Amino acid sequence: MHPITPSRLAAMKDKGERIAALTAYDYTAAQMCEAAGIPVILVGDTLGMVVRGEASTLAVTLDDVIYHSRMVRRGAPHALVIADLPFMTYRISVEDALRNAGRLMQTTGVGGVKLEGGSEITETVARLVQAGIPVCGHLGYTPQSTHTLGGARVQGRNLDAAVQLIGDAKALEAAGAFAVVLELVPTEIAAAISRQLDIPTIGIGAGPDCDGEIQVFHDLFGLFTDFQPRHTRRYLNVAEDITGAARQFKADVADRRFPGDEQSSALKPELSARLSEYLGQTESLAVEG
Ligand SMILES: Nc1nc(=O)c2c([nH]1)NC[C@@H]1CN(c3ccc(C(=O)N[C@@H](CCC(=O)O)C(=O)O)cc3)CN21
Ligand SMILES: CC(C)C(=O)C(=O)O
Repeated sequence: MHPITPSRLAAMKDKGERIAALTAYDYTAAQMCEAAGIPVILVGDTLGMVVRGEASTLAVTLDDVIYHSRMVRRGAPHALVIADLPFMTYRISVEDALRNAGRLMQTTGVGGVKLEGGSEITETVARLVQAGIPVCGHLGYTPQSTHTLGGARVQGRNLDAAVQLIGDAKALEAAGAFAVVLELVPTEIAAAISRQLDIPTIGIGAGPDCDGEIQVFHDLFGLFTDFQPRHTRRYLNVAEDITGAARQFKADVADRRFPGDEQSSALKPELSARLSEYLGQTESLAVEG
């Protein structure tokens, strides 16, 4: 059972099969995604925010993504696992991007990398693809540029910006990208891009007309509760459930309901009696001594 490939995603788009993608940052989360049949898993640099509690994705390093990608690949041997190239690991030079993406592919077993940006990085995208590294693009709100974009806001809200987005998407496709994430993009623009490209678009806050949809695992299942992006939907409230269960555990420990006999191992009655006798002697000696 070989893993899902980028060409498989293209075939899904051709057949009109929508692509559900989730982020995952560790082995058990990856296992759950795989068991659910999620075909695409992203080791996103959002791990800086939802796993570590940082204010942005910028502090995540290549070594961090490698560390998490290995866990995710182990938990999801069949999905197409894509890993984010972190902030500044592909912008200094094409050579630096090749070296970094090459190390990521070589040390983790992921099936591709994701880069944020449009026409300004298409040379890099083309060179990565030529080197055998499948590349997913990422347009619209690109969190690694949060400081220049002025925070998480919808992009492409005037005609120039809309035309630029469509041009960037086409340029990424021409450079050999196998898919493109559209984040915080108005529905009509995402729909036009999805129609005009042969490669699949994966939306997040980009309306219902993309070829697929990606969501952050911790948002979808109510694990991350610092803020709730408008583009997400809570399918579960896991943080609430776990907090309640932890409170119950604390009370059980306090009131001696945990651990019980099932979580413990006792001696055979005969040995137990002999031990009691021995302890009775040594403990009375200790008291007398
Ligand atoms: N947990 C998480 N989910 C994401 O989807 C995500 C991240 N983090 N970090 C990187 C970017 C940032 N993104 C965001 C962040 C916030 C909104 C958003 O809708 N914010 C609300 C305000 C939320 C609040 O402060 O309560 C808004 O209405 O603008 C959207 C996209 C998308 N990405
Ligand atoms: C929000 C998704 C698309 C992402 O880029 C990430 O998780 O880092």
